[in-house]
Amino acid sequence: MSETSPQQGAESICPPVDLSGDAGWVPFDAPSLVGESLRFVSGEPDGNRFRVRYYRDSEQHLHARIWFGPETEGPPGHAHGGAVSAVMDEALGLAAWAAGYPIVVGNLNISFRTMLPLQKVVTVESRVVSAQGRKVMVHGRLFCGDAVYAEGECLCITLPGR
Ligand SMILES: CCCCCCCCCCCCCC(=O)SCCNC(=O)CCNC(=O)[C@H](O)C(C)(C)COP(=O)(O)OP(=O)(O)OC[C@H]1O[C@@H](n2cnc3c(N)ncnc32)[C@H](O)[C@@H]1OP(=O)(O)O
Repeated sequence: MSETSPQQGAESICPPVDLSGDAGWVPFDAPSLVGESLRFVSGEPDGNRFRVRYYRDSEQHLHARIWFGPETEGPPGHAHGGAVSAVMDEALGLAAWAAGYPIVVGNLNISFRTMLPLQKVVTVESRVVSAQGRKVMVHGRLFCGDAVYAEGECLCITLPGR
């Protein structure tokens, strides 16, 4: 008969990471705007999946500082494309909300430019580039220094009555 140690299978939690913003960025409280529903990406701020903090700059553009933990793995040692897409979906959709548009994402086009190593802190920057009728277009990129890991174009559709 095999014995199971209480430690077996237990995940060790990765050490804290620095998600502080750039000079002039102000922390952005997403739940106070959209509620507590964004748990898929933002729900475990000390866990081993994503760790995220949102900021706005002096021009009110939304930025996310994000750590991709070991549980986002796709290709060995690198982030899963779905993990990158989930982050872009949340960050670019939230950028539209932060700009005053109550939306859901209708279409999201991601280009994966370079494989993203795990346990790296990266930034998503975003811009609302147009708003016509119910269509709000947001562009963004996920990068660290000169390395661009992904670029996204996000068509958001405003929700009637909100
Ligand atoms: C309810 C939740 C609230 C709280 C949210 C919390 C925070 C969220 C924070 C964000 C982070 C999380 C983000 C997430 O994860 S959001 C979650 C993922 N997204 C969804 O689940 C959205 C599912 N889709 C829908 O609900 C509907 O299809 C929507 C609402 C998008 C449109 O259906 P609706 O019946 O209302 O509108 P319409 O069909 O008359 O279209 C209107 C116009 O839009 C154009 N169009 C539409 N779709 C597309 C498309 N794919 N490509 C190109 N164009 C498109 C269409 O041609 C038309 O244009 P025009 O003919 O007028 O020129």
